[in-house]
Amino acid sequence: MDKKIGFIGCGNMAKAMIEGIIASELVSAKNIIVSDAYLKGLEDSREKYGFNITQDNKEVASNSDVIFLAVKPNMYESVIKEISESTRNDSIIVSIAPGKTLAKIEEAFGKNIKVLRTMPNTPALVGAGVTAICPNKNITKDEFEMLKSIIGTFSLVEEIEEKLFDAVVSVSGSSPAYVFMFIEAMADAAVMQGMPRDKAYRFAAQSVMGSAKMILETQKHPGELKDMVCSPGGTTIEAVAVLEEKGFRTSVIEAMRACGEKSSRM
Ligand SMILES: NC(=O)C1=CN([C@@H]2O[C@H](COP(=O)(O)OP(=O)(O)OC[C@H]3O[C@@H](n4cnc5c(N)ncnc54)[C@H](O)[C@@H]3O)[C@@H](O)[C@H]2O)C=CC1
Ligand SMILES: O=C(O)[C@@H]1CCC=N1
Repeated sequence: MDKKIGFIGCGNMAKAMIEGIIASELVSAKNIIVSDAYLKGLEDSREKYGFNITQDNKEVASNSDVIFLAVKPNMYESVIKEISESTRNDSIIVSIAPGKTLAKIEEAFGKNIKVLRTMPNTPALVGAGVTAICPNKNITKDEFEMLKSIIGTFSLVEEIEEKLFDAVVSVSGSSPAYVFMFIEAMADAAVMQGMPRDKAYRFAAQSVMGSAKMILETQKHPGELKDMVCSPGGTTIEAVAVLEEKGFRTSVIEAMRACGEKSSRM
């Protein structure tokens, strides 16, 4: 594809997405331009990925067909103000921030603009992310397909209604953090039982990945898959009983409700 892709902000999420885009060869590094306030990090990333860099966000805006806003949510307003005039009417803004609705972004630009609201996650770094997307009314069918192909280089792409975005933040945008905590806790427990740390991470992570794959590939209910592991009078049901007693499910549900509520306030 000969589209020019721009990223404003070159942090964790931008690098995860760029990695997938470049690896897929859908867009070459020479057609990607990235800006960041922190020069050393930007130069290190150019070294690694070979894309163009600038410290001028307006340069990214005026030279890109698709512009990813990859700064923290609290920077959105000031960055949009900064680039609004330099952004062409036919360019597409891709938002990746929680809480920033299509209406808020359109209003911040103060002009008729094409916007795609998305919520990606960091597993994009290994090509295994999932990204929710929702276009505003100015994006054409062809543009929507083009955007899906770009985002598809680093993740599954799921179109959803905008009102579900806070739920998406809690179930996929933020959820890798809780999964990492779960893996870390399982590894700690294995270490406590004598297993070397590196092996413990491998066993825990592979088990989480395999279990996730079983859900996606068998499409069986998670409860049925759990029951397949729990032998009568066996070891697993002992662990399950302790998790229930300690409020494992309630903790997850309450954590995700806090996450979604925070997203709605941002
Ligand atoms: N990290 C994650 O797991 C996910 C993050 N997001 C969203 O992605 C966005 C970026 O998050 P991260 O990559 O995690 O943050 P980050 O802090 O790693 O990256 C932000 C980058 O923006 C740069 N920056 C700050 N002010 C700037 C300015 N005025 N102009 C240009 N660059 C500037 C910073 O130097 C930094 O490199 C946020 O809106 C976040 O909510 C969305 C989904 C997942
Ligand atoms: O913690 C955050 O605000 C961002 C949004 C989703 C994941 N990280």
